Amino acid sequence: MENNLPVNIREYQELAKKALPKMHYDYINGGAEDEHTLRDNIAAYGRILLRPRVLVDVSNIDMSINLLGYDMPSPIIVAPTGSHKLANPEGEVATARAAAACNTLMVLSFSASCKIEEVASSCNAIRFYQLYVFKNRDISATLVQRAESHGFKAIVLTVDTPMLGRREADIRNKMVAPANANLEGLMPIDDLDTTDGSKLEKYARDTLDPSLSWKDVEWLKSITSLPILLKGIVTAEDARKAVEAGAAGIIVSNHGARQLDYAPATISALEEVVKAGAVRAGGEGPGGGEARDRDAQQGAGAGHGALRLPERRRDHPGPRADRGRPVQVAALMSDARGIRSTLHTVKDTLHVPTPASIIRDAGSKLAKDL
Ligand SMILES: Cc1cc2nc3c(=O)[nH]c(=O)nc-3n(C[C@H](O)[C@H](O)[C@H](O)COP(=O)(O)O)c2cc1C
Repeated sequence: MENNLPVNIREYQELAKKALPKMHYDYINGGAEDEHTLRDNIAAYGRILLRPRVLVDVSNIDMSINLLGYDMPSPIIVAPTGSHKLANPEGEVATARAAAACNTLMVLSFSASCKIEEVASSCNAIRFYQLYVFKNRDISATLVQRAESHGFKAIVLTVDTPMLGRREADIRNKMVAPANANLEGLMPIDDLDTTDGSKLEKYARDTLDPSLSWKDVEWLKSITSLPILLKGIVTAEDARKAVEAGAAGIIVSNHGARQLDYAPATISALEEVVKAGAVRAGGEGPGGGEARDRDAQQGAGAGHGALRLPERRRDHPGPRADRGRPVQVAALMSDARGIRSTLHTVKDTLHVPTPASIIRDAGSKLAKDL
C-alpha cells in the first residue's frame, strides 16, 4: 500500500486539486493580492544553486538538530496552518500523529479545527502552540494557558497578521471561516455572517487586535512561562528587536505570501536576519513556498536551524510554479499516511547527497559556500 503513495509533493498537490472543493483548495494555495511574493517564494529558491563537493564520506549522514532543547532527527518541522479538517476529517490529530511517527515537532495553529486537548492526548509529538492575539485578550490568554497546561512546549506568536492579508481568491469565493474548535465556549464560533466577500477576512477584522506591538511581547511573557518564538520576521531590524524583547527564537516567514504582497521571498530574507546575529540555536528557518522537496536542502544551506515543511505550487505562471501546502494536501489521505510520507519525502530529499558535516554546520559553513 505504501508503494502506491505519491512519490513527491507535487503529486499530492495534483490529487488535492482534484479532491478538494475549489474554495478550500484556493484557501490553502492562495496568496495575497497579485501573488507576486507567492511566486517569488518559489523563484527565489531557483536562484540558489548547490555546489556539490565530491569524494566526501557520506556513509553516516546525521541531520539531527536540537531545537529549544528538543532533539529531532532532521531539521524539518510542521508549520502552523489552520483548519486541517478541510483536508482530513481527523484534522490536526492526524497531523500530530504523523509528526510523532516522524519524531518531529508540530506547531498547532491558533485556527485549528481540533481542540488543544484532543491534539495533546492523541500522541506524544513535541508540540508548540501558535497564537494570534485577539482584541479580547482574555481569549488569547485562556488559550495560552490551555496549551501550557496540556504540555505544549513553546508559544509561537505570529507577528505578521495584525489583520488578514487581502487574499483575492478567498474574497471571490466568499470563503467561509471554518469553525475554530478552540474558541468553543469562549465566543460564538458559527455566527460569522457577512453579506459579501471573504467571511474569513470579516472574521479576522472583527477579532484580531491590530494594535499589537512590541510591548505586547512583555504581556505575553507575563502570562506564560513557556519560551516565546516570534513568527513572521523578515528584516534585520525586527530580528534585533525580537532578541531585545526576549524572544527565544525567530521564525523567518512571510506567512506563505498570504499577508503582505511584494514582501521579500522568505528564503531571500533569511540571510539578512541571520546576519543580524539573531538566528542561533532555537531560531527557525523558512519553509517559504518552496518549489520542490529539495528546497529543504537549499534552505538548510542558507543558514538556518530548522525548516518548516515547504510549500510548493505548480499551476502558477512563472518559473517552476508549483502550488500547494504539503501537509494539508497530504492530509487528504484517509489517515496520517500521507502526511507521514510527505515528511519522509522531504527528509529523504535532504538526505541523499548531503554529507553529515554540511548539514550539521548548515547555519554557518555552507552559508558561506552559497
Ligand atoms: C492554508 C494555510 C494556513 C495557514 N495558517 C496559518 C496560521 O493559522 N497561523 C500561522 O501563523 N501561519 C499560518 N500559515 C503560514 C504557515 O505557517 C507558513 O508560514 C507558510 O505556509 C510557509 O511560508 P513561510 O516560509 O513564509 O513561513 C498558513 C499557511 C497556509 C498555506
